[in-house]
Amino acid sequence: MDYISTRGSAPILTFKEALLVGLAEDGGLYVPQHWPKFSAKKIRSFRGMPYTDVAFHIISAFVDGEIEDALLRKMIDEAYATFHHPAVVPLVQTGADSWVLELFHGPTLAFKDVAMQILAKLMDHILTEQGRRLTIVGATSGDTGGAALEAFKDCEGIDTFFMFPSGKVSDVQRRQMTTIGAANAHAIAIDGSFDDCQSMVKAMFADHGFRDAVQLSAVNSINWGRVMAQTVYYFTAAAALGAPDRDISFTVPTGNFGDIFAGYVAKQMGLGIDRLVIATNENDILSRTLLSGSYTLSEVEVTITPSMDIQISSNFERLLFDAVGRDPSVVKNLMSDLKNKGDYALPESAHRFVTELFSAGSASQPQTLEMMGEVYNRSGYLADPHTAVAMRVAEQAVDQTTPMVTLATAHPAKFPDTVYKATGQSVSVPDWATQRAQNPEILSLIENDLAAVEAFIIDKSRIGSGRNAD
Ligand SMILES: Cc1ncc(COP(=O)(O)O)c(C=O)c1O
Ligand SMILES: N[C@@H](CCOP(=O)(O)O)C(=O)O
Repeated sequence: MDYISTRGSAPILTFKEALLVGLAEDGGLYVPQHWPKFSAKKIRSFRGMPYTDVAFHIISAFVDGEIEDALLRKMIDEAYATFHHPAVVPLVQTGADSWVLELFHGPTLAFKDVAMQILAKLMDHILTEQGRRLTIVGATSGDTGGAALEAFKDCEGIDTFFMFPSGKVSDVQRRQMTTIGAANAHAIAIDGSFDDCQSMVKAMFADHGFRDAVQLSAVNSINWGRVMAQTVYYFTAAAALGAPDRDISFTVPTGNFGDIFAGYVAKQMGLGIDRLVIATNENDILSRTLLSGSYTLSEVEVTITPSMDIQISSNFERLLFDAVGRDPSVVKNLMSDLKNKGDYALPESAHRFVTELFSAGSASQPQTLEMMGEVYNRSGYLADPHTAVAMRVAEQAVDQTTPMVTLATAHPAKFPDTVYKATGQSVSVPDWATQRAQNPEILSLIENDLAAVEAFIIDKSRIGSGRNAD
């Protein structure tokens, strides 16, 4: 299968190439040239099937023969053996028509592990096969960084750098990035917001000298491999609840739009999804966009759900591409409006396209705390604040006819202070999760300046500095 850029002027790539580049050289995001389609019979066969088998069916539809089946199966089995639940992503019933899909049983206790564990194996394999090395640079508002530094820590040919907004992630999140103790893992605290970090990653791709000097790659959800792997759990959850014989709705706590976009992909592949509900905190740019048809940036507000404190939702560009009939010139113009004016207006037909499937709602911080308390008092369930944002929005979106699945994206132990405030309950990191209490924290504090961060990466990366590189 070929992969094309949403902005139309980057080379068309194979699966392996798209995975290694991360971001297209025209600034766009790679998507498959067409969506693979699954029959109702195939989706029905997923009922009761182990997670890894479903993952194989879905991932191999995108790999399209570029990796031998037996090897791909082995990588998938190994990736999900790191999860601490036999179902990998268990579904928990929380009401008559409501379920929570727990995506946080991986090594760093967030849904990012689901994609990052397999992505690291795929990238490591492709690089070894090609005798190449590369440097991953990423931006994190808290969870992606820990999951990536953990997943790639044993990859001989990869150095990984993650920037996070200094002082704006939880202690557990920060420690997951700073105590890895691997020579190839680098945590960088930036005096700025997540959006500043993400913009620097994109600017590094546009700086061709730097990109080539370090062999730059990305594993944020701008990398197609992330979205692909996140598509799997929409299928497993829906099949467990009766798909394809009834439709299911999902509510997703949303920031960079990667997780919910994976639901859109599942729908394009044939899964019966009724609504995809975007849940946001005070940084409600996506809710406003759905309502008004205009994507308008505002200041980022720091909240108790730091992983969603985002204004520039990268993957919305992938949806936009489909919404404008896959015309890359329209996407290019809208993205340049966003960069130059801080907003863009969705064409009317694109707005209609988006609202036909997606709804949106937001929960304020007091509402989120209230929801956490209510859920705990009702059922003894401890939800992390991001999950609680979505549970609150889901409550308003659920109807009597369609089961509603809320994605639980982080373990409550990642946000113990907020959990305590909302429920009076102490929650600690489970023994099996990545904990390195004995390791000292290693991080570099760098100013919010592209040249300064690039200089740091050149110096520390094996390729950029010329140390141990081929
Ligand atoms: C716990 C948690 N929930 C939700 C989100 C938002 O997911 P996405 O960025 O894919 O929209 C994130 C960050 O990505 C997160 O870490
Ligand atoms: N909330 C994320 C932000 C980055 O999202 P990604 O899915 O694009 O990597 C985080 O926790 O870092």
